[in-house]
Amino acid sequence: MAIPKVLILRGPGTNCDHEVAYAFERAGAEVEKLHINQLRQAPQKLQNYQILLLPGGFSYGDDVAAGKVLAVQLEHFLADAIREFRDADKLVLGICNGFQTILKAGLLVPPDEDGPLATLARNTSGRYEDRWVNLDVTPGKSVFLKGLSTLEVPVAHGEGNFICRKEWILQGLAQAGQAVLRYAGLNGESPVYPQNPNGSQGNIAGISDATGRVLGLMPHPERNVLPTHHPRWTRQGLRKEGDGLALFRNAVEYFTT
Ligand SMILES: NC(=O)CC[C@H](N)C(=O)O
Repeated sequence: MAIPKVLILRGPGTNCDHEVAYAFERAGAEVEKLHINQLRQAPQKLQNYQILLLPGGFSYGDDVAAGKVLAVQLEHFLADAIREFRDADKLVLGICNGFQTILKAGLLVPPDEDGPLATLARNTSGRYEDRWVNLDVTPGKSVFLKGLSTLEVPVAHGEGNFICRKEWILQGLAQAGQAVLRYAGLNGESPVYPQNPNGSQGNIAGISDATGRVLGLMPHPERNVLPTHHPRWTRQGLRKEGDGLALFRNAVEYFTT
């Protein structure tokens, strides 16, 4: 199939759209950006793309809760278009504020009759966490994470604390292969703060939907795509590319190979 087209869906307060566009272009995709209001006016435009990307930032100033206002818009104005998009075997990626948005819109873990099964709350440190983290990857069915076992990428957020309504919900997600990204400690030990920067239950950094075609994660893979993005590249030596690029390339290859 031809080169996939990525739609970067912006809103007021989005601030990582240029970086993700760069990452996806480097991975070989074609990228376009639309503001949420443009898509609300013409929801059928979504079907022109193969990958929907919700980037990081502070959509609607993180009012109410981070990602919540944009999530409500997706649910109320674009639910049919997004359902059609997903049913057409396409991909959805939410990074940081985009993860907060797609989780709260029910695109990763659908709610049950008692409401949402999981959310992203304030970091237990009580502060914004801006640092590099190590991730353990369990790809399961995730298209984006195919072939990956670890990732070193930065986080930058105040509300990344993944919590499930009940303990068994996370066990269920893990059994279903949806607990795909976890913060890692050094040498295989379980992570402590700040290795787990936000207090997430089960050290969860990202989750997949049940199909493997929707991924949400708090860390920013687009901030580690070039060899020089790593803060210690002068000491450790230049690598071929940053760890995060593989995630974008996997998404492109889903349509090209
Ligand atoms: N980098 C981002 O996307 C920020 C995420 C979000 N606004 C938070 O602080 O939790």
